[in-house]
Amino acid sequence: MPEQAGIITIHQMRLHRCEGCLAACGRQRRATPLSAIPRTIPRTRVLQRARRGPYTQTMSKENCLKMETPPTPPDNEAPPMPWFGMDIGGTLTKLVYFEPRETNRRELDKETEVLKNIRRYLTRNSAYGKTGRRDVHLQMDNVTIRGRRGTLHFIRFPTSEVGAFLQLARSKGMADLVNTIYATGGGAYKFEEDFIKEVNMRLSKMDELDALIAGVLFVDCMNAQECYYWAPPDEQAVHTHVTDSPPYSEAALSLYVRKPFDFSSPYPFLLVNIGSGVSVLVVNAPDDYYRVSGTSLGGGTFLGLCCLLTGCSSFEEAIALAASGDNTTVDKLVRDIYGGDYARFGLPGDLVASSFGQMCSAERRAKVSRADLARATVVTITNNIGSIARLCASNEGIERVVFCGNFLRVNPLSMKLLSYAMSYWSRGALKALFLEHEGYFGAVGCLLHLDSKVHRRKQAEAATADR
Ligand SMILES: Nc1ncnc2c1ncn2[C@@H]1O[C@H](COP(=O)(O)OP(=O)(O)O)[C@@H](O)[C@H]1O
Ligand SMILES: CC(C)(COP(=O)(O)O)[C@@H](O)C(=O)NCCC(=O)O
Repeated sequence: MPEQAGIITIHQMRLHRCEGCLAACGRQRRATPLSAIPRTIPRTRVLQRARRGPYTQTMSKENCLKMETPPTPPDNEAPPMPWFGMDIGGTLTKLVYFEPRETNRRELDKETEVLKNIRRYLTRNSAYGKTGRRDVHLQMDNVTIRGRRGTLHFIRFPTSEVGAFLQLARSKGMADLVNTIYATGGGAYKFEEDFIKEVNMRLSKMDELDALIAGVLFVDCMNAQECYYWAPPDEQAVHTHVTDSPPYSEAALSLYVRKPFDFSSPYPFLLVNIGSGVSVLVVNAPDDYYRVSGTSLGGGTFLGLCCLLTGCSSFEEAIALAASGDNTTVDKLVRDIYGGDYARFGLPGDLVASSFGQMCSAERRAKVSRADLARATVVTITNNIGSIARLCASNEGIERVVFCGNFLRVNPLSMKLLSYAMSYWSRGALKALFLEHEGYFGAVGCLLHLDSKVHRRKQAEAATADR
């Protein structure tokens, strides 16, 4: 996969002038060498993890010890149900709802028809109106928050529909029960007044990157199968580019298999959140991280360009088109320029030299299919994110690169391309990791706010102020 330094945005980084020139530049010039990561987890450990129920707690893990989620007895000062965490992002709003497993006597006495109706409405449907969806396959049972056991439900709708959500909240009587929602994402600021005006709900705001990290660590700790990677059939062949078919072809990528990854000793890791735009974070500990880079070429760019180029009207349609396309009719490959490999600098002929480079020819434009354009768009955006992530990781001396965000939803093509890119360009030193709950971590992090010291401190402050 080619480096595309021309369109990357790197902050606070020492850039190597000749990134990608693996053969010519020699050791001193290359990105910081990384020690080999332990690529094989002991088999027994993998099996132990796999045998556990999908969402059983693994409280002994390092992450969990550092988080505030011990299985404490139910606490009477907890906020009244229902409990939500909300992430109002640039494209999608994510709502995580905690459904308690048991309702205590105090709550039973107080439980209103409204509360029961809300629970039934949220948990018995998987579609809400035209655009709201519950990701039933992501549901997490047996989760403990603030001493309460229950189920997490994962719901999303387009942020453009926040108005419709507020109307629904009003019609379901939610506004009478909930006066504060824990919210993150840019929309928590942008729509704050609408929440007050429309449904008289206050938004208790949490920073989106704080929430993201808290959510990742919590969900990984609760779900033994959360973290995984895509393994090529022959890892050695990937590092040396000795494959039978071009790395971007469906034939080559279809051989990748999903495998669990033990993320119990995660630090340090690079977290690459691919939402509308992209944020890259270096995470050293649960409360020690910084944003090292970002790019405006993210999931929103992919969808926007795809709609423009192919006339498609949804993310799902764009991804389905891309799955059946061939980017080599759109992109200019190294062999289109060299007639073969550019061996001196280690660039195989079938790597993309110039994304969309063939589209300056009217003749080629006339022949290209919508599917090819969609695939070239995915490959372009993914390669660029892969390049930025790799540069950040090597600059920071980090081996594990965790990708999340809804751009990866139903998008194995990008995950496999990122896996290939990380591995190939680092000669196997970098590992691309993925998380099952892709875009929901910010909302989960917000929900955990209920559980945090910050929340208790805020409550205490509010009580003092009232006196
Ligand atoms: N159903 C969908 N509708 C729109 N975009 C989607 C959908 N599913 C996945 N996506 C992708 O996810 C991106 C948004 O990711 P997300 O992590 O939710 O970010 P944000 O918080 O910025 O909304 C979109 O730009 C698009 O690429
Ligand atoms: C501004 C954002 C943090 C908003 O998050 P998002 O809704 O995209 O998940 C993100 O879009 C971003 O980091 N954009 C890239 C900005 C840049 O570094 O160029």
